[in-house]
Amino acid sequence: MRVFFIGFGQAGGKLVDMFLAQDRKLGSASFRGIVINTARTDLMGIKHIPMEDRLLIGQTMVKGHGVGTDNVTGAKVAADEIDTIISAIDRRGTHDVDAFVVCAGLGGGTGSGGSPVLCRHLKRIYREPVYAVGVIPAPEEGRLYSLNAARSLSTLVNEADNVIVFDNSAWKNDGESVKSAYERLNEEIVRRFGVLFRAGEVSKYGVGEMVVDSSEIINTLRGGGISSVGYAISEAIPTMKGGKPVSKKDSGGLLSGILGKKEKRVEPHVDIASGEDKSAKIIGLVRRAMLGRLTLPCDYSTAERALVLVAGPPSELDRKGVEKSKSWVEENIAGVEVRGGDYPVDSGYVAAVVLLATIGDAPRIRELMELAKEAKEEVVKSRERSHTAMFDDGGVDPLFE
Ligand SMILES: Nc1nc2c(ncn2[C@@H]2O[C@H](COP(=O)(O)OP(=O)(O)OP(=O)(O)O)[C@@H](O)[C@H]2O)c(=O)[nH]1
Repeated sequence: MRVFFIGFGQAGGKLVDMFLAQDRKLGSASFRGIVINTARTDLMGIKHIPMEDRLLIGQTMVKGHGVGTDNVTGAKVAADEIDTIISAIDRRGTHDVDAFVVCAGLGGGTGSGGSPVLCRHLKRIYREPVYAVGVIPAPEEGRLYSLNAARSLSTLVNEADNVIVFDNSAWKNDGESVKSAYERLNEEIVRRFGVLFRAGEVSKYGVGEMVVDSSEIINTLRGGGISSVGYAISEAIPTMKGGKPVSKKDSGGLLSGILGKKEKRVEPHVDIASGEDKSAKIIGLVRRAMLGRLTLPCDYSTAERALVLVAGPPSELDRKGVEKSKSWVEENIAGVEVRGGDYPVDSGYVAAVVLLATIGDAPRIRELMELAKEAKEEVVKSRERSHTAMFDDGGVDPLFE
């Protein structure tokens, strides 16, 4: 799938920077994109995107200093400068893209306010679907972040064709601060969505036996609402030659570096790669992807649609395994539409991605809405507690009215 990424705000910008760096590393041209911010320093921190694709907006209003976690201002700036934003996107080339993906941290100001505005305009102008990848804040980041994210997310679900959510709190380790985990969290995001959005693109091995093309991803996401992604990885069985394993070259690409040092979750090796073994391994991987940690923890049984994607060296891909996995996913979600296929890549690993689309229930989203409601009530109360009340009880006249 050819994707046009727009990174809005600091988190969104960093993510798109990583998506494009991954694409370049793979020598692929599936991804292109621009980044937008109201803060000049955040744009300077971007590493892989050329200066002409970094857009500073809101200079008259905030003078390049950011909107300071105020997403109403973020939305206003985006609306005021929407023509400049669309021109920057057009300049980068949109004629051959399959979808737009707007990435943003929903708890801040610029991306939180700007991304729903941008999605609305992209949908009006282009025929291609517009998706959002929205990062929701951990409760410990404070109620203002939750309030921002709740407002942004409830607007985004009406403006984007689908919002794929990543929950910072589900992914940071105990005792770790969200900030110190950013880099690791971003790698997790880019890895999952990199495999998913790349499905169907021609690799060195051609296309898969059961190719997932962009229309299958688009149809899976067609129901709108929010979605979540699961992922699992396993080492590929080494090819045997003269009774000895031939070390498999990992291209340093899509699936490499996936096993974090601390969480090696490699399945035991099976020496003989029979059809049954391959099939069982794929089913096991898909189950782990769906039952393991999702980008947004949710009740998978409430998903309306799903897409199963198995990526790995061609010797590991197995039609029967993918078919059986699809049936298993279908038995476990609310809807009956489960699409799937394989994606051959040059790697020593096999990965399964499960996209759970249009989810009916996610406790974290309910918690976010609850926190936001409390924060809103607090704002109203503090407005009522006027800070000038102590001067109001008469006696002293102001200098002038
Ligand atoms: N996963 C992840 N989350 C991030 C990252 N940077 C910021 N966030 C989260 O995104 C939210 C804040 O959004 P930012 O993108 O920093 O804010 P912004 O859109 O630039 O808006 P302002 O700074 O208010 O102008 C918070 O919930 C942060 O925890 C990152 O690199 N990775």
